[in-house]
Amino acid sequence: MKSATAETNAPDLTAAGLGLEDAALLRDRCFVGGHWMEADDGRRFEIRNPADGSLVATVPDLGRAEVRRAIEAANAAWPQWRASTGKQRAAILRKWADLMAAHREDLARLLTAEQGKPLKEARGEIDYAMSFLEWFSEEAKRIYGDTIPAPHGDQRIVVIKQPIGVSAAITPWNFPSAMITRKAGAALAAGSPMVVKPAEQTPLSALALAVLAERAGLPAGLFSVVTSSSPQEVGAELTGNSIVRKVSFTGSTAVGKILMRQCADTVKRVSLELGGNAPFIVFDDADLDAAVEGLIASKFRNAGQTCVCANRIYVQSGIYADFAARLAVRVKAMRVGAGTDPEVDQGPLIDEAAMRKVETHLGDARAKGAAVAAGGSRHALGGTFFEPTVLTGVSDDMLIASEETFGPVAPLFSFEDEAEVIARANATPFGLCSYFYGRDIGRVWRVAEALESGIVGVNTGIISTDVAPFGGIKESGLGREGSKYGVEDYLEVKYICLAGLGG
Ligand SMILES: NC(=O)c1ccc[n+]([C@@H]2O[C@H](COP(=O)([O-])OP(=O)(O)OC[C@H]3O[C@@H](n4cnc5c(N)ncnc54)[C@H](O)[C@@H]3O)[C@@H](O)[C@H]2O)c1
Ligand SMILES: O=C[C@H](O)CS(=O)(=O)O
Repeated sequence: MKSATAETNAPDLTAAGLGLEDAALLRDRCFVGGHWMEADDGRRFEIRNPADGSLVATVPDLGRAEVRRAIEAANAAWPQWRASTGKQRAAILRKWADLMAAHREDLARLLTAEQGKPLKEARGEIDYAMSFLEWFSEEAKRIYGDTIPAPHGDQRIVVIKQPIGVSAAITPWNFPSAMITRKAGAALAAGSPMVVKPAEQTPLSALALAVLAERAGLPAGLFSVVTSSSPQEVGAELTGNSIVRKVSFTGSTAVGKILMRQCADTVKRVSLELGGNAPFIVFDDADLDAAVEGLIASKFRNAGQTCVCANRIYVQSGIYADFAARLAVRVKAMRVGAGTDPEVDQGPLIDEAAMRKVETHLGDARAKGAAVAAGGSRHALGGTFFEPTVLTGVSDDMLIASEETFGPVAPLFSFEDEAEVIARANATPFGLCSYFYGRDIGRVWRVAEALESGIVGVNTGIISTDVAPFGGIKESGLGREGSKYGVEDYLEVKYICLAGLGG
């Protein structure tokens, strides 16, 4: 949280104002080709704290020319990195991870200042972000090929994997650190440089990652961060420049479709981590207290602003009233406030537009018969604080059933049986994550296999980990991040036929 200096009452735009131990982590320059730079025309844009609207920092407002230089610097640095060994890449990624761990508190404070999430969640994100660098430092040493029995005696066939080349990442505001390392760790492990465009709301976490990458000894040009208030302009360069061979995007489905189209002209590889509409199903044999806690963890994490938040909660009719009552008690006890307050469970939403979307969903649901069991209004704190909310009597014709709310609202739907709830859960163009609570082992397998999503959480509300493949199906995306699968998105497969060997 920014503090105004006593004598001038101006915001304290310094690391001290944020309580940082290492002032160098608060950067107000972009990192391009290993240099910290301003925009060519000197333009800058503001970063404001969602908790109170205070000015946190200003950063350069780059355009296509600067982004083009970042791409060209990446291409110039690529040959040396491509020639490095997995072990050499591993050492630098490991060092980067260790530096993140050493600066965890500062990175968390920066993240909370620009994104708003409670510090305890921000610390968790830094750990999560660091885990991807740690994971891919290990994967860098295990990029294996194949040998294939040749069809002719004088031949030998081998398959090798080579880095795809200059890659671009466009990342969202809700996880401003982890969504970057989840991509950059995989790209660099594979031997591919990366140019990152963070969300205009939250560039400071990305710039702090660049500080630590530089300290870790990552050669200049391999990791650049370009900040801009004009994502369309920067995106046009990243998707249109033929040097860029791969674009990885995390954000809304609508923007993902735009970027996918823009990449078609130069046939770029595309990875898309897009929107969700996660069903959260509670069967009548579930541990209800565990299901309540799992729902709280999933629904209200980051004030409901995650792509894998429970968005539709289906409760079997025989336990509906009991579950709703237990949930309402827990939600009413949640504390809302600025993320720097250690007692807070839920911070602010990112902006006024997010507040309006929540209110639109609530107004539509209540007009169609839903009732408020907890919350239901803007918080008394004002600004972009919203009461954690539970709705009952929710029906499939409501906007909240078909659209991602991206806010702290838990709509409870009732259902009768397994076949019905599977059909309703799958009745969406999205397919990122699903959750359900139940203890019958036969039903657990049947439901886990029947749900149309890339990720299924069984008796848990939190599925986020570096070791497992993260990604969606249908209009929730393409490709997988993290896990042993994540590095494949940054590799090309080459088949070599050695002939004329005699024998
Ligand atoms: N699947 C995932 O892993 C995941 C993770 C986080 C967020 N999301 C989704 O993202 C959405 C919310 O995040 P958001 O509001 O930041 O999404 P967004 O799509 O508005 O923005 C994401 C990024 O894209 C950039 N962008 C926006 N329009 C662009 C354009 N025309 N060209 C190039 N870049 C452009 C933004 O500047 C930002 O960096 C939700 O739908 C959420 O589900 C998905
Ligand atoms: O919001 C999207 C993130 O990918 C969620 S998670 O932290 O990876 O689970």
